[in-house]
Amino acid sequence: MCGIVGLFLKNQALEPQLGSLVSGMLTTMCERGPDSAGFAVYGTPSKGKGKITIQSADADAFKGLAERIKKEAGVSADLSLKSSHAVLTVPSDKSDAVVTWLRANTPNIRIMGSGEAIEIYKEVGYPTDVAKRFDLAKMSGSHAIGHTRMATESAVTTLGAHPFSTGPDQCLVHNGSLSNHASLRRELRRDGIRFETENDTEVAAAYITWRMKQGLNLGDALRGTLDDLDGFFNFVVGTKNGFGVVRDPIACKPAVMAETDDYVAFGSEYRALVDLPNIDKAHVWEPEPATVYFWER
Ligand SMILES: NC(=O)CC[C@H](N)C(=O)O
Repeated sequence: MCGIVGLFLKNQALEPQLGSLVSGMLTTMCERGPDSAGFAVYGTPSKGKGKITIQSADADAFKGLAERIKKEAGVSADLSLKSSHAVLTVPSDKSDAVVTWLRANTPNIRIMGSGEAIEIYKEVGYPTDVAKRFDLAKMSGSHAIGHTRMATESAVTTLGAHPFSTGPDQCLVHNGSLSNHASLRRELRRDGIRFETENDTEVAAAYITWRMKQGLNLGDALRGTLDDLDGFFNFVVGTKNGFGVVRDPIACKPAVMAETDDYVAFGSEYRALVDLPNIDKAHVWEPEPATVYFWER
């Protein structure tokens, strides 16, 4: 199982409703993935600013953190707290330095993702509770991807929840399981890619990041998964201004898409899409096996 939802808005007027629409979609997919849940929301980037989403199980971990970053890393950071997560806003040219500083100096803090637009929240727990805990319904933005997890390949932990973010403003969610992730992980590690978990999906996310770093666009990177990843997969991927979908050639995991002039939506099942505006007039289809779909703004 596992449930995937995704919504990419073409009409900016719908942006204030993004979180409430995606929260409704995620709720329909609870029983497909009751172990844990997560979502990535792409908001409007602020010029010259980078965002780093961090998480800690220790309620005190974020106390005084912005002051420490200023004092020890020499970077001014704003911290906005949301339950077990926080978003640090820093000058975008200092974002990598702050991530490096966090990794070296704050062992009880995990980095969920970073970029100019992305915020990423994920936790163990029932998906409706996870969505409520992080106020998904109140968030706005241009696109969002959510996931409800029933684990197959690694432990049920915060870091094992989806989405996986392995590069700036990138994220990936997955329904399925990969059979060659261990060998591909070794290959990517040799190329300097770092992994946080033993999860198969993290390897797929890192593969996309690796291909895009080599200069491929999102569509071509997704096409690469069809040659280089073995196993079952529906992947939904977000980038700063893009949204992509690919299914493996056997396509045994369910998927449905809908498109109107206002949005493109993905659901593991049609019921995830039923409350979207004007869904009765949407073009609704099942994505083809071994076919890449992607949209960019
Ligand atoms: N049920 C699934 O689709 C699981 C996805 C992935 N293999 C994981 O364990 O996270």
